[in-house]
Amino acid sequence: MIRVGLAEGLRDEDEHPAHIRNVSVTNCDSANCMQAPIVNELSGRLSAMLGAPSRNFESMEFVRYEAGQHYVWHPDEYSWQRKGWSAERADPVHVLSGPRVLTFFMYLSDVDEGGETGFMGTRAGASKVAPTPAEEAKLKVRPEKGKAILWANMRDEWRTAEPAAVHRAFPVRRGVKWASTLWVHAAGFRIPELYAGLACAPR
Ligand SMILES: O=C(O)CCC(=O)C(=O)O
Ligand SMILES: [Fe+2]
Repeated sequence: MIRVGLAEGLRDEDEHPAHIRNVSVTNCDSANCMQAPIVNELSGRLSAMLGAPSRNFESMEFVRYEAGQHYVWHPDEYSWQRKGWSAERADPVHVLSGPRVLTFFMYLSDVDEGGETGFMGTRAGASKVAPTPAEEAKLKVRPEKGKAILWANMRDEWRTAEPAAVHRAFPVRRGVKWASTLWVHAAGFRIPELYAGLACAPR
């Protein structure tokens, strides 16, 4: 279990409104966490497995869901489609690093009841993400400590979002769900030039 940076970093609120996602969240973006041996080991193994450089990895995010907490249907590709490939409209970080082509999701605890990850599993009705009832998940993954899943958010040419990958976290009914997300981008997410450029950009 990665403890580095978690205790001090865990926030009860995140950037999403509570009806979208109401979990505690923290990011492994402090030097303390990013340089932890277990984090290096994990990103090294994942990099070898995927054949993708670890500079394409976003810093890991840790989430904790308590009973009643959930995350509604959403794509992970990060506004790529909605905002488009345009320097004016897209988040600058994601213009350079490209979309989150893959999601590597690890369950860090067992959950007594609920907390499954549900996938749309079909391309039909992709434009109706919000009204799609939760029950329509074609695939449900039960949380289990040590289990990890990997999915593609984009089609093979990586520019088009894959509607079948739209997913949600069902509410935890009993127990606590700890999990971690590692998003893999199409290009380098952590190039120093990127951050230097942002820091120097006129505001
Ligand atoms: O908690 C889950 O099962 C999924 C979480 C998720 O989709 C996300 O953090 O983007
Ligand atoms: Fe997600």
